[in-house]
Amino acid sequence: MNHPRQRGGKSNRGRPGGWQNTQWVPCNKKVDTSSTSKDNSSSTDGSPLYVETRPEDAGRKVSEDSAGIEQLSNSERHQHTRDFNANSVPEVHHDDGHGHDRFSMVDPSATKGKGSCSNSWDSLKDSAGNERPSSAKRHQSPKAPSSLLSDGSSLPIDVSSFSVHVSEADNLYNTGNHQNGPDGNHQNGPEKPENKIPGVRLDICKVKSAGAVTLKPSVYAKNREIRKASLQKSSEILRPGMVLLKNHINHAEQMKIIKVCRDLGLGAGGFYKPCFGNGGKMNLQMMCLGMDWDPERKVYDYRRSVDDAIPPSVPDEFKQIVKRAVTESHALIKEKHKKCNPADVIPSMQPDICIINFYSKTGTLGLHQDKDETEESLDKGLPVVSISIGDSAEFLYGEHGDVEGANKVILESGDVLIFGGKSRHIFHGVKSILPDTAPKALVAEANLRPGRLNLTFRKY
Ligand SMILES: O=C(O)CCC(=O)C(=O)O
Ligand SMILES: [Fe+2]
Repeated sequence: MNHPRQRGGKSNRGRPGGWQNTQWVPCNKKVDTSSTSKDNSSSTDGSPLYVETRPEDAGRKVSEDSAGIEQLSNSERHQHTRDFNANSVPEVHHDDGHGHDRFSMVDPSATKGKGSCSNSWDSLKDSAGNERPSSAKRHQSPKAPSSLLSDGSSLPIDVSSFSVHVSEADNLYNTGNHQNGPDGNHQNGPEKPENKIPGVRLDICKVKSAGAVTLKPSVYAKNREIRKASLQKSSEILRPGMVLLKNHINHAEQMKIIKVCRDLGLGAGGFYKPCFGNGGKMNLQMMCLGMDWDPERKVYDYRRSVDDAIPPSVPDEFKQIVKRAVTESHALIKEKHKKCNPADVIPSMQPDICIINFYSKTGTLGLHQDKDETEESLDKGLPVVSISIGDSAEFLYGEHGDVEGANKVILESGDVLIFGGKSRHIFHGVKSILPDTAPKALVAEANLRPGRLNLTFRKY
């Protein structure tokens, strides 16, 4: 890979159409923030889903609809396994062994030797029986832009105290000279006008239009809802290395997270609809912090290949929330398994990357594994910490990539799911978004669009 987050670039590339019953949504391989093929120009409530931030086009509405922004037949995330049609037998495709692919099969050896705590659960099984590829095969160092990351640690955009500093220049245009070739590969060459990305980003909050009357919950109802959520705080060990913290993020924190994600999502490196190398679109909008995860190449990089934007850094406040969540998971593990060292079950982790997904009401994400972080991170079982905000999701997880055999849990607004250690390579995905399930107070106060915001923090 040419970058940090290698998602096993070989596993799917060159195999479009290789999966049966797969229909691909054509994708032009450029940042697709608009889904302009649809002629609906607003969401069901009439507000534009995207804001046009390119100065000369200010105010232009960009079309989208509930199916449109998340339209996908079978994304690459789905193609390995995973068809959420319960009547069909899901296909399971093995990685070629070199893959570091979030969507490839369980790599059982990754879970070996983790932790000293024995317990009654089964660890992930060696379903594929493959040897893990050597580090050299799996990783090449990403090239950080030297001007910005001279010491390899500082990140280009400082987001502190939840105030977001998005570059004034807001590089809505592709300023680099990367171009996508017809096969989706990147080619160097002079910038061409058609390579410029549209200055359009998904706004996860609805823009209030003048004169619009919206029904808001009373202060009393709002406070009651917030209080109820705080009283419903609980935690559960779902399997070894996998902990669910219910209602862990309070209303005020969720508001802040929405604000930060909204602001970042509208700026350079903001939300876009990703495509895979084979032309399939993912059924969500995505942006990355710290480093970019490129679904086409299945790798992490310091720049986004679609538009050369530099991902904003992970805000410190987000890191603090992650730290607190891991600490709470340790307390829970200690309480349930007194003889365990909790850090053996879920190692502590300081995140330096984050993938932010926004699912519309029809958004989904096929079963996959997160396997594109460094070998060191994966081998240590450093956890993925996932925060859910907005509408609830039917979240599937299991040892194997089959939907029928997967477990289901509902992730609600404010929940934090942690999977590391023996569960680091768990298959997981979002089966559906449950409409109108977001807390009323949150929707009213943030003007949050219908759908679900998800942040997954990792250590690269
Ligand atoms: O939305 C979620 O809950 C899961 C997201 C995820 O698995 C990913 O981005 O890799
Ligand atoms: Fe994932």
